[in-house]
Amino acid sequence: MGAAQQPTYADPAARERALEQLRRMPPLVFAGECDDLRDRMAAVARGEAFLLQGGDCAETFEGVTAENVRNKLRVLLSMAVVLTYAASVPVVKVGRLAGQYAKPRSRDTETRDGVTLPAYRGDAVNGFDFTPESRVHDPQRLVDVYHASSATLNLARAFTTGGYADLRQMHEWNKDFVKNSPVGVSYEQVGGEIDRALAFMDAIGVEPDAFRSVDFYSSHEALILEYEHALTRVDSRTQRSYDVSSHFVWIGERTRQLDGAHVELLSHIANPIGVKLGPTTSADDAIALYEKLNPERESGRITFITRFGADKIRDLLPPLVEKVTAAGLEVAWVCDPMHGNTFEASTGYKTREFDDVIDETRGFFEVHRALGTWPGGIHVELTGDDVTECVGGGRRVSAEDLATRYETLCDPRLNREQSLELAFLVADMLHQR
Ligand SMILES: O=C[C@H](O)[C@H](O)COP(=O)(O)O
Ligand SMILES: C=C(OP(=O)(O)O)C(=O)O
Repeated sequence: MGAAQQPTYADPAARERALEQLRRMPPLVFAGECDDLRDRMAAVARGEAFLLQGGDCAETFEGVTAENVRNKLRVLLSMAVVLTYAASVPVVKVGRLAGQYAKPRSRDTETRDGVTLPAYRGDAVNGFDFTPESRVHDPQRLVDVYHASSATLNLARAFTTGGYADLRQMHEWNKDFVKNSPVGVSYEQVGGEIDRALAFMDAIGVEPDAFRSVDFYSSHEALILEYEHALTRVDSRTQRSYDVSSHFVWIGERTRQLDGAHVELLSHIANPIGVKLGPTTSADDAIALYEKLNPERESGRITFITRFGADKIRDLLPPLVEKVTAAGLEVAWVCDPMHGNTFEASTGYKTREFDDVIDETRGFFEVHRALGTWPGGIHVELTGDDVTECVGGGRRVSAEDLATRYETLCDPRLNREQSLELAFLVADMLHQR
């Protein structure tokens, strides 16, 4: 089988020029960092840590601004603090960030008012504007992805190690909205308790620098094979190949065919990798994917990200987990409560119901509790801004409200408040274990 969901370029010479530029670029991440994350994912698989993976559905070149990157980090850091503190579990923080520019689509084309054009496939491939020029697949965009990812990652590294992520700053991160929102009040309470804990540690002489920075990793769907391949390098320390476009990459539900090109490419890299598993996945499929992608059975290498939908998870997840576990395969089980719960609202917007997101997450915890396995994490499409893309949540965003601030170019994301609500609910689920 060939490669699904790939761009088609009219000019092979332009494509080759872009790939040649990419092959000469320095790595965006270092192989040793990928190894560190693999070790952390091994801890997740063993039930000793929890993964928080989140960010935009589709990053955009226009979105590479200090404010936008900071807002996304802020919400992820806030969620991580809530999870760590309320559930007393180490949280591995991974952004859908610095590379999430390509989207698989259900259809190749889009029709508006009788005009049909190629579908938008993410800024890595074409433009969102509905014009023939914008929708052309342009290989030079792959080089733009590299630069946009580099700028984003640089800023993310600066924010997470340069003082912004200092635990003592956690009140600052959300001070603009805590007073007006119920989840903000809960957040301030956690902040107060952490302040007291920090003051106590200061008093007994614990090294305060430990709270100044956090470990943060990047991830995206490895969709465009030529891009990922051009950024795959042999590590001089170990002689193993790493995809140096990101610390963690995943294979999507639409491209996880066992004999497909995505599985083949990712079977040759040493990064920790994820595979999205939708409702049609059989346990045999999952086991075969594991064997192909991790024949050496390296710890921390494979994360299965299930995205069944709230109405299916309680039926479909148990046989999968049971058989994979019985086969002796160690994986990190992660719940994506977004992609199985998308529908069109009465107002025409593609949306998700917050209660469905919570229900799928709850189902995930229930199944793992019943089987005695570890619910290893969540994978969420979210933004640090106060958008109105998913209905429900504490402020009860309605179908009519969606028009107020609907900014995603592809799938609907949780806004800042909904994301924090999710974090509190998940912390509670973890705590109950
Ligand atoms: O994010 C996931 C997919 O790219 C998205 O759900 C596809 O959406 P479509 O069905 O509108 O093409
Ligand atoms: C396309 C995505 O998900 P899935 O492959 O699970 O549909 C995604 O996470 O952006």
